[in-house]
Amino acid sequence: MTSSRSTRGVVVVNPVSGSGDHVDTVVEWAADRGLEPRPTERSGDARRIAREVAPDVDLVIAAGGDGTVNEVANGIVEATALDSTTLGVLPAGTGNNFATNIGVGSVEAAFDAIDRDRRRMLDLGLANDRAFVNSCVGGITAEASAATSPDEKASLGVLAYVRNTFEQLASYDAPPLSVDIGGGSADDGIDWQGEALFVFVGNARRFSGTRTAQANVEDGRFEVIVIGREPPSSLVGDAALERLFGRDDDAIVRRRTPSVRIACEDRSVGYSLDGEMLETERLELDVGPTSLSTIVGDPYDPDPDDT
Ligand SMILES: Nc1ncnc2c1ncn2[C@@H]1O[C@H](COP(=O)(O)OP(=O)(O)OP(=O)(O)O)[C@@H](O)[C@H]1O
Repeated sequence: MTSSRSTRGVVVVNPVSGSGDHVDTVVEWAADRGLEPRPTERSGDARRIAREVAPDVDLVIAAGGDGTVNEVANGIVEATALDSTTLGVLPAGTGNNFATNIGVGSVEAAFDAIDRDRRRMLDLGLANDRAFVNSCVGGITAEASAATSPDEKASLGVLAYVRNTFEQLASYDAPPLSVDIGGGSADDGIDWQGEALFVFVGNARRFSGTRTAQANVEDGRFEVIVIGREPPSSLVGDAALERLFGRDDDAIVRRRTPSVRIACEDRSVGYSLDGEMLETERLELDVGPTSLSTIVGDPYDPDPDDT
């Protein structure tokens, strides 16, 4: 070892994520490896702890769900430690979307991945002044996510989000959005305007296609899908959805792009960044100039389109 820095790591443990029964296992595992466990006490702690420790450690591990991972990633960004600190993920939340997308589908898989130490430089999403790793979702899905209580999540898991999305569809007041995807005047750019039911911006997460939920998270581009208020009636059934996601339509656009600008002139719109809410009239989304070093699991495929 050349320096003590390369051997030190911190595990930020969210004790209330998921079913909350991971704490003892994670703390014991961390102690066995000389990693320092740091439990959070309230919302925002994971970000603060990561910001404080990132300049001094090689590895910060988020033990929790997508919200905890998002906080730790933001802490590393705020510490300006992207070039020296790696993110690890121990999936101990409800959805664990990001962890699944990087091939660590369980706590045991994460233990194994961290021991193997396979590091990849992953794209980091920036939304105004906040970072996200998995996705930014606007519209009805974001509001359904915000309306999902911890109790519902505990009893229903991800199904709680699905149920709340359907419950809100009829009464949803779709915001009038202007969405500039990839620079409207660029060759493949488009300036979409309309009442939007859903805006999906995937970084590690893919929203279309059934082959894989993992997007290419090393290509410097988001996958963006906007679905307007009045999707055509042909949008019934999975096959029709698949077909439509492959091309543009008045009500659906899909692009891969490093930049998106979303504006709503008359109100704030709620967006879910990795499950954490952001309310804003204007949202600027960019793939960050610096990647996030991340420990990935065995099943992680850098190019899922090439299989
Ligand atoms: N000690 C704490 N007490 C209360 N809330 C906390 C504490 N530590 C973190 N939090 C908050 O807990 C919330 C939920 O955490 P997280 O998103 O990691 O888990 P989850 O919702 O179960 O999983 P997922 O997002 O993967 O579905 C986050 O908003 C986080 O800020």
